[in-house]
Amino acid sequence: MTNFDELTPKQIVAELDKYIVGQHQAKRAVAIAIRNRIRRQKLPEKWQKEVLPKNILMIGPTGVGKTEIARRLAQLSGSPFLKVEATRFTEIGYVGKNVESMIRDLVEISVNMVKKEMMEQVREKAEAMVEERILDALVPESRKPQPLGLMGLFGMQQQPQQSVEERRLIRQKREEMRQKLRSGELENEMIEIEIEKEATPFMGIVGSGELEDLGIDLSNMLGSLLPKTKQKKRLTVAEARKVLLPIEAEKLLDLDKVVQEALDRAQNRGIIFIDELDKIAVKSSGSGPDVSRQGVQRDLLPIVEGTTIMTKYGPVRTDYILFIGSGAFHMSRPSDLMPELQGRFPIRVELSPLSQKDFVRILTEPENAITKQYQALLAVEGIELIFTQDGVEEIARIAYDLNQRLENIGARRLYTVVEKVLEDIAFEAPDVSEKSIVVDAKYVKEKIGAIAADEDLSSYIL
Ligand SMILES: Nc1ncnc2c1ncn2[C@@H]1O[C@H](COP(=O)(O)OP(=O)(O)OP(=O)(O)O)[C@@H](O)[C@H]1O
Repeated sequence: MTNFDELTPKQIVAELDKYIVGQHQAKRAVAIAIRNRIRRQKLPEKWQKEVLPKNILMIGPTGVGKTEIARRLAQLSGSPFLKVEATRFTEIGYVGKNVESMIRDLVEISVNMVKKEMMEQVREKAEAMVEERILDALVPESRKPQPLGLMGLFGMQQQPQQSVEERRLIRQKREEMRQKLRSGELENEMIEIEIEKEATPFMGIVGSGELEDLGIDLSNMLGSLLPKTKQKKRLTVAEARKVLLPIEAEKLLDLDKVVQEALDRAQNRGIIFIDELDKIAVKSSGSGPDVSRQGVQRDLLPIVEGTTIMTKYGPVRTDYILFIGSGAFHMSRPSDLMPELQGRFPIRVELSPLSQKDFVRILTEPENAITKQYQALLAVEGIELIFTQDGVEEIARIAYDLNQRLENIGARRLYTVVEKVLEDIAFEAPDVSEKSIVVDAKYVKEKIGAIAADEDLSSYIL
């Protein structure tokens, strides 16, 4: 992939077009916002302080691509991404999740992301270490008697004293085993391995969430003090490989470097998607839930303005994190938000409801389109799944119609409809003799026409 920082807004939109149908205005807005963030980071310090971060407010009904645009953008830019619901938070000082926890969650996501990448970089080395550990289990080299392994099978007995000759034999056996291991002959062989487990006995007793909200990480503090326990496990070679790989890879990581990179990435590239912002946008009536929603807005303000939050990995500045607020704003308006908060979400984009034509495109065009997903799944069984144009149109028509009659859940409706249309095929696939199955309008009607027509039934099934 080209370096994301060099992609122009136009190129970013073109990338997003591969996955999301329509919603051009929203794609443009996020592309500009990301580009501006990169521009702002390159400014002299004096200017960096003057240029305010420009967060986005996405306004539109449910299931039309708001989250999907943000998520794809994050993927494209290698950004840690977090989706939260504004309604889940309570004011700081009250029981519940407070707003600052979103920054800690973002950092956690960032740490996992960086860890995964770095583990991938040391994969080859880790695989070699795993091979040694499996060989240790298959052909123990030490004098410690090993009850399991394939020693017995190969007629080898362990003696209290190993002669030079015996050691040579063991080495030879080990190399023979290595070859067999590499050729995949031993994948189902049972072996016993020892796995180190960190002891964290206090978790679950103490409410770790609340402590973490204070930036205190008990499990980390205790984890390093408590002895590591070892657990023996009997597994097949194939299973052992899966279990041991992350353990060995993690041993090769420089954890300080992981944390440094993760903090940097969360601070400079992080994207936080705050859904249901409309639900906390209320002009205060001066009592009850309204006051609490206003409290959440007040807590949110410094975070989107730029502040420092303590996390268990260290302090995190929120200045460059991109916040994308989202909501339908049916019952409230963006102007119902606190004025200061309105000012922090200056880029407003409206996403349009999806038409029946959009549904046809969503079913077929994106790189990960639902029809393509099913085709790939059935190809595994050697079956070619063919959707005719009228088949796709019929699915779109039914989904669109259901949205009008029941509740409008946008493109999400397509998933349930397609799932039901293909249920029988998915079930019978392994047993059918024909190698290609055609899904046309007739087939779609046959499968779900009756359900779709029955209001009561479809509200449960589709
Ligand atoms: N315009 C679109 N193009 C392609 N797929 C779409 C589009 N809109 C929605 N989808 C698909 O529908 C699903 C739901 O969309 P998404 O999560 O973006 O909803 P949303 O607009 O964020 O709604 P909510 O506010 O309820 O979360 C996703 O799986 C997404 O892939």
